[in-house]
Amino acid sequence: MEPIIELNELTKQYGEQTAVDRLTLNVNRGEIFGLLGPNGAGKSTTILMMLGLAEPTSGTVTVCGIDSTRQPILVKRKVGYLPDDVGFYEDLTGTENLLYTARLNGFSRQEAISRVEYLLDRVGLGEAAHKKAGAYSRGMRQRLGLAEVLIKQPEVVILDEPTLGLDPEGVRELLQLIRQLSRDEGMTVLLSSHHLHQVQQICDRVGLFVAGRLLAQGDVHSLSQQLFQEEAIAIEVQVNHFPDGLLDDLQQVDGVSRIETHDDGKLVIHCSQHVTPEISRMIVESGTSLLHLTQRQYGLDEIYHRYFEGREADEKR
Ligand SMILES: Nc1ncnc2c1ncn2[C@@H]1O[C@H](COP(=O)(O)OP(=O)(O)OP(=O)(O)O)[C@@H](O)[C@H]1O
Repeated sequence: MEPIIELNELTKQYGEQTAVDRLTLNVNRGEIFGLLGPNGAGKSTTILMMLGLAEPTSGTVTVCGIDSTRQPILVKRKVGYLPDDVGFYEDLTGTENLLYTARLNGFSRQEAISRVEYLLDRVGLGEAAHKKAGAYSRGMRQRLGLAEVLIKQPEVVILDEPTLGLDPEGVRELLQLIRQLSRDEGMTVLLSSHHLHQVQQICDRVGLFVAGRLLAQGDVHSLSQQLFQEEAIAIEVQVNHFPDGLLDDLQQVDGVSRIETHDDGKLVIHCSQHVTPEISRMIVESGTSLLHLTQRQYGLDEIYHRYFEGREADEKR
């Protein structure tokens, strides 16, 4: 795999405050990477450093092999950036706005016209192309923003909270569009979000970002392993009664880390690996009836809850 964004010990301090703390991260060519974290985690600051718009206090950042800090103009040619609030000329139509950008990017009038028409169609704004941008809904503005970013055929697209303010249907459509565009055009996408469910839908990999630090990165499965380690899996069991010694025996099974017991005969067995067959055999052989058994693996939901919601709740106290 070829890394296209490389961050090495990247740090940004604002006075006493460390907004980004020794961040080391690679994003590979063609992948969709989600930077996930609550407000203030340092996502925007990281993005600004990737674009060469903020200078790191220490560490390095390269995009497409170019040092963003030293050669911000070169980086901007390769990278398309959609900020969380895109500005357009409100009195100009969608087409006119994009034509303007295309001309700025050096396209001839004829090239600009055909590229703009293609892109507006691609993002589903074909019919609204001649409406003024000021009359666009939030979702339409985001689509127009995406089309604008794509004009210069960037190798990397960076989207800061692209779904902010969209309704659920708008979110779903925009995410599908991003995925489709990335797949069709072979684009690398880095998007930031504090909405776990959204990121989960389209990202190949996710980095969990809290208070300027990267807690973990990977696909959902590897994240849950990294963060839960000993307790990646929970087996819920309902038995009719607890025979003597059963709990001790279960506790001895390789991979079981902790068992919760409930008065109604329910057990929650936390384990690091799949031990369901062994657990069920042991219960049956102990002489009690196994009434119910479910196994679940922690997903990003639990990760999110444990690392973000818990933290936000703590901060509110
Ligand atoms: N220009 C600045 N001057 C001083 N502090 C800043 C500046 N920009 C960001 N910060 C601080 O750095 C921290 C990280 O902010 P950042 O905007 O990168 O977080 P974020 O994860 O993008 O959050 P959000 O989702 O709210 O945009 C915050 O505590 C913020 O207050």
